[in-house]
Amino acid sequence: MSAVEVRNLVAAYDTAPVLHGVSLTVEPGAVAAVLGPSGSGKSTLLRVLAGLHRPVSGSVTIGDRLVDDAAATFVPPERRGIGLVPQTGALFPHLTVAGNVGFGLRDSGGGASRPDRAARRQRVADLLELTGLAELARRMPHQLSGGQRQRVALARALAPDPHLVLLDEPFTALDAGLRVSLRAEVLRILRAAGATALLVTHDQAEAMSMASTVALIRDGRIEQAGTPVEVYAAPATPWVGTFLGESTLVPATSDGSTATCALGILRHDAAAAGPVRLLVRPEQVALDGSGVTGTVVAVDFQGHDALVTVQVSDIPVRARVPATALPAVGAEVAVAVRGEVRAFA
Ligand SMILES: Nc1ncnc2c1ncn2[C@@H]1O[C@H](COP(=O)(O)OP(=O)(O)OP(=O)(O)O)[C@@H](O)[C@H]1O
Repeated sequence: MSAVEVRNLVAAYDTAPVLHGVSLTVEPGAVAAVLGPSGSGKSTLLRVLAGLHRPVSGSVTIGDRLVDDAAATFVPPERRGIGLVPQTGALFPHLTVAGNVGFGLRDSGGGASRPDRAARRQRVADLLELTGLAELARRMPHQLSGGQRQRVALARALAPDPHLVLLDEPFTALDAGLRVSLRAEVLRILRAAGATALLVTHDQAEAMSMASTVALIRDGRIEQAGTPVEVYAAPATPWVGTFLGESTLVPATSDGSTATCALGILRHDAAAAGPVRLLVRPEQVALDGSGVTGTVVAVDFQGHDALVTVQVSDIPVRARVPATALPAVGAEVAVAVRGEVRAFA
């Protein structure tokens, strides 16, 4: 049994369709991510799961319970056993940290039945411990840092032991360094709590580093779902390939297992013959040996390495090179593609 099963979900605002038949499953105890650009329908999907927006058709099952079938069955948000971690925490400003964490235990809120006072206290204490907030239990939300607020929001979401935790761009309001460290911390907490979670984000690093399954959504459709390695290494469509990470799509003519293009004759993974597009990743491009000649047009220094753009014929191809071996803009370099590339017919 999946923890979450979304089937053929169609959702709209007024008459404008936003989700066009989205299907998705999340296994118990897994962290899954829905990753897509702004306006692709992520928040709408989350709102349907949470029971805040009714779909036009399709169904949502959480745990073993059908919670929405777009017809007679509709379980209201507070009875779905869902814990929500919103973008900015949205803590109750008049409650302490402990008060916020215990809030859902006062309602019939989550998956668990209403615990008694002592059990409630113990649950709050356990969660404060788990999230490293025990020392801050009596603080008010305005006395916390952004990262601390998000941890309180997570502890509050986990308190009623929900069937599913929904994380809605939970790190967006934080600075880059904190985002990275909090990602690892949130993952640790979710695992320790044995929670099933769905993360909605436009940040690919966040999705790829936290989730065991990533579903890529574009214009209200899931283009591909798979492990982070699968979707990066074997993108199902050119859009997935170019949306994830850096890449160049190079037009080529295939004879079956190799294809001829401006970068030479490249090995590829499709059986197709005829016109194809090859997805070339910067880490596959070497500038230190033989190959076709190109001109360096840009060097994007990134500290440990750099992304170098080389113009070969009319194709700007990018190479990731160590920061110790940077070519100058305007230099002529030899460009070689190593290994097999992804091909799209
Ligand atoms: N309340 C609303 N009324 C009408 N249209 C809406 C409403 N909310 C969202 N939309 C539209 O639905 C589409 C999907 O929006 P949604 O917020 O689900 O995307 P998103 O992927 O979450 O975007 P973002 O990452 O920017 O939050 C967009 O075209 C948006 O303009």
